[in-house]
Amino acid sequence: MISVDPANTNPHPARTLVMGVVNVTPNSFSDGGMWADPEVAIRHARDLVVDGADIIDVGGESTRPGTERTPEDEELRRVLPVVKALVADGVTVSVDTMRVSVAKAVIEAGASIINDVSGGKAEPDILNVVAEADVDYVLMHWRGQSSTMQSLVDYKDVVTDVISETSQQVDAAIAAGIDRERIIVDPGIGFSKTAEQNWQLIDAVDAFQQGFADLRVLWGVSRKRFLGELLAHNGQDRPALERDASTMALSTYFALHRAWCVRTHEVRGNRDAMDVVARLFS
Ligand SMILES: Nc1nc2ncc(COP(=O)(O)O)nc2c(=O)[nH]1
Repeated sequence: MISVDPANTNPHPARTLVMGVVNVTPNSFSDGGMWADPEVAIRHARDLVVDGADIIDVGGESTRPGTERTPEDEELRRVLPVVKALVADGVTVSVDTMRVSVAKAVIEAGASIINDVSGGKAEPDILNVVAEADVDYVLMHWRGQSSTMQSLVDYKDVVTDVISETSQQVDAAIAAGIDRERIIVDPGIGFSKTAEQNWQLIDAVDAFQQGFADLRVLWGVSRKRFLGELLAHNGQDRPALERDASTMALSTYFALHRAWCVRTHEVRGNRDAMDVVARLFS
């Protein structure tokens, strides 16, 4: 039974925003290689904006579990032309990076948000870079790099522990000088969490958002493996590119629970589904 906790009074817009994902990578888990060419990535990003994306999240390094790191010069080569073109279009650009050098360059190029899946743990100096710039900072719950993260799933209580650990990351960001209102928190679905733990966190959406009642919360579930496992058939997980309907279902759930924003590869269907739910519950 879906119930919306009336105590969930997060200061979020009545209309949950959509962050469209553009991975300029050859190996991201669901769309790896589709947008690896910067010109193709720019065209795709523009299509997502037409489809209703409020923000475009540009990524140059796959965070897929088990993936080797991308060299930072390569990451920058991938994202910079896309960031510049979208900033010139007037698009609100987020860049998915955990690196100081990339963050500096894309902020210089006009990015409005640094989306750091490591929440400042990979390269802590990134907190100082963000603090000195006038950008927002997505601080995601994270326990380790792709190569190790799936072995870091020991929690006493995943909801309590993720809230507590993320709070510690928020405290570090504030200590580095980032204004609280520029911080966006994200529970890091699929990062150092089992499928069951992902579902527990999603089920506790109100508790998580109340744990950060004055902060914006971003949810990223799009096409992730725990959805493929739920929709498995004959022992085969649903393929990543066939998980958009299940992603939309969760986007409407987050919209119902007044999330600030959802991060998704497919935009139009998610936007439509969220708008229908918002109308029903407006
Ligand atoms: N803030 C945030 N950033 C992320 N970046 C990458 C991925 C996983 O890879 P993808 O780019 O293919 O979705 N997931 C997240 C997420 O859940 N939250």
